[in-house]
Amino acid sequence: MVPELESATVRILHPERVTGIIRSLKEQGTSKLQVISDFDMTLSRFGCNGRRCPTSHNILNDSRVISEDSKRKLKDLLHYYYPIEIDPNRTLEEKRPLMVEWWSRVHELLSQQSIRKGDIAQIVSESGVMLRDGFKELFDQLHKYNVPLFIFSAGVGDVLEEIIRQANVFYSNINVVSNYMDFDENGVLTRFKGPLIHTYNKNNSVLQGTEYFQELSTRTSIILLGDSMGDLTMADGVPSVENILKIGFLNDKVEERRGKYLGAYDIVLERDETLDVANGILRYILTET
Ligand SMILES: Nc1ccn([C@@H]2O[C@H](COP(=O)(O)O)[C@@H](O)[C@H]2O)c(=O)n1
Ligand SMILES: [Mg+2]
Repeated sequence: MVPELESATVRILHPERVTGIIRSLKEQGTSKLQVISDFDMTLSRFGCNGRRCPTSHNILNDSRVISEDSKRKLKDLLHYYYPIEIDPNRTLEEKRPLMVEWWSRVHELLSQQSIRKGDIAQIVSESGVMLRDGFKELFDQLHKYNVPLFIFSAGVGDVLEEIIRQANVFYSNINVVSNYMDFDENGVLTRFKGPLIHTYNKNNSVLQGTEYFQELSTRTSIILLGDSMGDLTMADGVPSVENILKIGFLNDKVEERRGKYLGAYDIVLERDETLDVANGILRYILTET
């Protein structure tokens, strides 16, 4: 049905269940389908030529517009909070206030750096960020068949939009909910707009009042793509979900986190820098047979 599911990077706990969901997604048809995806480390790559690829936050933090002192502070925050974010032995309840603390401190520091709206395109083009292999096919297929792609990210919206724009795939079927910058009348960053989105509140609580709710509520077949346990709730705002296929990228601390990911995601992709599996499933669902 989907040859890409035979790849060595793919792990599935309940193969029959997965086959059943994919069949149902095809039966329900294109008009019922939407893709809900995380951005950083899901649509973007985790590894870039043997190093970590930057997240949308890292792109700003490491850029020439940030002072050396602030760069050091931002790195210290990353080294303190990132291990907490991915720790499989801490509960989400424990992690949430710490994530709010991390995001708030970073946004505060960034807001003191006089970042200009007009600098973002160059900051992105100099960053070395890469979308996953196969991104063009994914974005093109969804656009061609009018399937909405909802990107729900705890990263920086202005930066991730620019990444997609520079990759020439920012099509009209894409909606983004993320942390957006607020610029003053001279185009200088003053603060981040609310509500603050972090890894573990990607759910209804931050979607209330967005156009997304209205627009996509009739799309009851969902393919969800994420790389964090926090991404599993991204579809909670869709009423009466009929079929949902959850695909999780397990990028880091693979052995430690495998058990939790296999229990939560229908398909787990281990150290897989491609969108081949998602593309294979979409090809099967979208093409007439
Ligand atoms: N200061 C920060 C805060 C978070 N991150 C990473 O960003 C990712 C969140 O964005 P999603 O598109 O994945 O929702 C997540 O991987 C955090 O580790 C960061 O790099 N710097
Ligand atoms: Mg992510």
